[in-house]
Amino acid sequence: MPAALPRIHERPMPAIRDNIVEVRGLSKFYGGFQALKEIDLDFPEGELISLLGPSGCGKTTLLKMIAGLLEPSAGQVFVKGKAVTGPGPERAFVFQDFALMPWATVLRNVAFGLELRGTPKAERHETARRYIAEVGLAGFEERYPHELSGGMRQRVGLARALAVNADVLLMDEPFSAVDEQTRRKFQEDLLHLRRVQRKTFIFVTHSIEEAVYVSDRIVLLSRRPGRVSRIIEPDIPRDGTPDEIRRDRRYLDTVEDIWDGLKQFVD
Ligand SMILES: Nc1ncnc2c1ncn2[C@@H]1O[C@H](COP(=O)(O)OP(=O)(O)OP(=O)(O)O)[C@@H](O)[C@H]1O
Repeated sequence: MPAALPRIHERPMPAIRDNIVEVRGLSKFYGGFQALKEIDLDFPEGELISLLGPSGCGKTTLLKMIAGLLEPSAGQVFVKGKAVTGPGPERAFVFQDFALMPWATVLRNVAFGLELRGTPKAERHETARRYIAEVGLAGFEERYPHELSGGMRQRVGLARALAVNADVLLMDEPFSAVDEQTRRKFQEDLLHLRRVQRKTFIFVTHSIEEAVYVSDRIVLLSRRPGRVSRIIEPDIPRDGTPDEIRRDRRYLDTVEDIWDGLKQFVD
């Protein structure tokens, strides 16, 4: 009998993905109060990862420590293998209120990160215009923040983060300040950007539905001190229309499953 052929080609090899951010043994105390306890997490490059958990479990604290805006009490964050000691050009933080400069035009706001880096004006404006168009705001370059809707301001904040060409975008509840319609549109934009730009997105949300809809993986944190309770990789279809996806059994089951897990933290 002929020897059996090696079976190594029968299954596709798993993609080898590098972790762009690694969190090791991270704890945070505010005075005597422990907000986070011994967090270990991997964030693979090019994925969209959401941080979900009960109010006050330390989601923003974790995001800020990854951003280098807040110092851990113990443990470390590594970005591309290097220990984080502060903010760096490979990470961009999109604040909840988008932190736009009210006296500056959309163009200047989007180009601001590049201005801080000393990029020449013509070059930074060209880059800013490209990202303004990418987030659907072409034609609004000379407007001021007060002339824009909440959803549009949100896009300016995102364009600014994209313009500095950071590999990792850290977003603190990017969808919280807008109506449901704008929120859904923005979720589509985010999925599009992830496909086109291959950035890594780490974002905080309060919405289970939103997390399941946009994420490659969801980190569920437990109540204080926040610890990693579960990591979920939603197995939902990505090729249907948004409505079809939201009606899909796997989507609904994943939402239900996470809600079951979170219920224990609700008083
Ligand atoms: N600067 C600070 N000083 C003292 N305590 C703080 C500080 N920042 C946050 N905390 C506390 O640490 C805990 C975690 O806060 P954090 O904002 O990270 O939680 P969160 O999960 O993002 O909350 P939420 O979902 O309500 O936005 C909370 O109990 C909060 O009150």
